Parts: sequence; structure tokens; C-alpha cells
Amino acid sequence: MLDLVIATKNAGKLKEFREMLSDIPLNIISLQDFPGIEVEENGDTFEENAVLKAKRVVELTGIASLGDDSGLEVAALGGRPGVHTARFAGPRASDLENINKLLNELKGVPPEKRQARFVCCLCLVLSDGRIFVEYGYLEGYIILEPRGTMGFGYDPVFFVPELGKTLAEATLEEKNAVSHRARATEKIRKHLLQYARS
Ligand SMILES: O=c1nc[nH]c2c1ncn2[C@H]1C[C@H](O)[C@@H](COP(=O)(O)OP(=O)(O)OP(=O)(O)O)O1
Ligand SMILES: [Mg+2]
Repeated sequence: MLDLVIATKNAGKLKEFREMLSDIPLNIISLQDFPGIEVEENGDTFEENAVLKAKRVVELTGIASLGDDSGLEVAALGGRPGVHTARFAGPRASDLENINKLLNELKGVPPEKRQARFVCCLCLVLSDGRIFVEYGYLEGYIILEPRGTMGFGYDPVFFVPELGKTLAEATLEEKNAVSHRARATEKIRKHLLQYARS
């Protein structure tokens, strides 16, 4: 069975990928298995960063890699925090600090004007250098107070109308049925199947 390195340090993303890709015969590893690898996420777009992550890992390991760069675009903030979502409240910000910064910036904005979307850009780089890029999106609203304990990142404040709950109130299966990451993964699936068979 071939290895696939998910080019992430985020345990929440990794858990979602493991579940979504469980039917593909690949041995899924991550940067937890390569603690020395640091990727500077200095791109101006999700795509640049997803490509940076996967290319760097292939360069350093020689193993095929899937990079995920994702984030939140909030309409009332003109699309911010966007590519800066992970460091919204500062370079080493925790999920809680980021959520608090977001809720503060949206203070006074009424519920119907709190539309947001999650964006996920995935980049698959094979060891022969071939590159595939796909996007997925999830529309929702930023609620006034965090709700739920599952998931990671901004999940407790992201309400999904099609689920009738926040992403942190959704099970892994429910989140994976609709999420930006799941939708991008569906589009990249055929390339992963082909790689697994190669
Ligand atoms: O499904 C999600 N549910 C909640 N929050 C999410 C989700 N997807 C992305 N996000 C947030 C987390 C982080 O604040 C930023 C991604 O930043 P991003 O650089 O892509 O990921 P990361 O730094 O956590 O891990 P890594 O770069 O090692 O893959 O957007
Ligand atoms: Mg990151």
C-alpha cells in the first residue's frame, strides 16, 4: 500500500481526511510523522499556500502529498480573514482567541448580515511532480455565541443552515457530508484512487 502525507499539523483536518479517505487503500500519514518539516505559509491566496505545503513535503520526503489551505470569508468584513484566518488574532493565536476576535469585529452586526463561507483549497502533488488543485465551499452564518464542542477552529461559531446546527454540534460524519473540505476532497478523489492503484 502506498503512503500519502497530508501536509498538515492540524489534528482536526487529519481526522476528517482519514475518515473521508478510509475507503481508498492508502496509508495516510501527516506532518506529525515528520516533526522537522516546517512550511512557511507566505502565499497571497489559499491556492498558493496549498501548493506550497504539498510541494515542500514532496521535496523533503519523496512521498505524494495532499496540502489543505482553508479559511473563512465573512461578508460583513469584506471577505476577511480569508487567507489570514489561522493568524487572525496574531501569529500564534489559539482557536479561542481567533473566535473572540471574530465575534468582536462582528459586534452589532445583526444575524441576517453575518453570512460567511468556508473555503478549502486542496493541492495533490505526486512524487513525479504532477499537481492537481481543487476547491470546496460551505455557506453559513457566524452566530453570536459559540455552540458545540466537536471539530476544531471556528466550528463553534459557524452555523450551517443545511444541518440546522453549528459545525461543532455536528458529528464527524455530518460535517463530512457537507463541508468545504469534503467537497474539495470529492473532486480530488479520482486522482487519489488512480495514485493508490499505481
Ligand atoms: O473545517 C473547519 N472548521 C473550522 N475552522 C476551520 C475549518 N477549516 C479551516 N478552518 C480554520 C482553522 C484555521 O484557523 C484556518 C485554516 O488555516 P490553515 O493554515 O489552512 O490550517 P492550520 O494552520 O490549522 O493547519 P496546517 O496549515 O498545518 O494545515 O481556518
Ligand atoms: Mg496553517
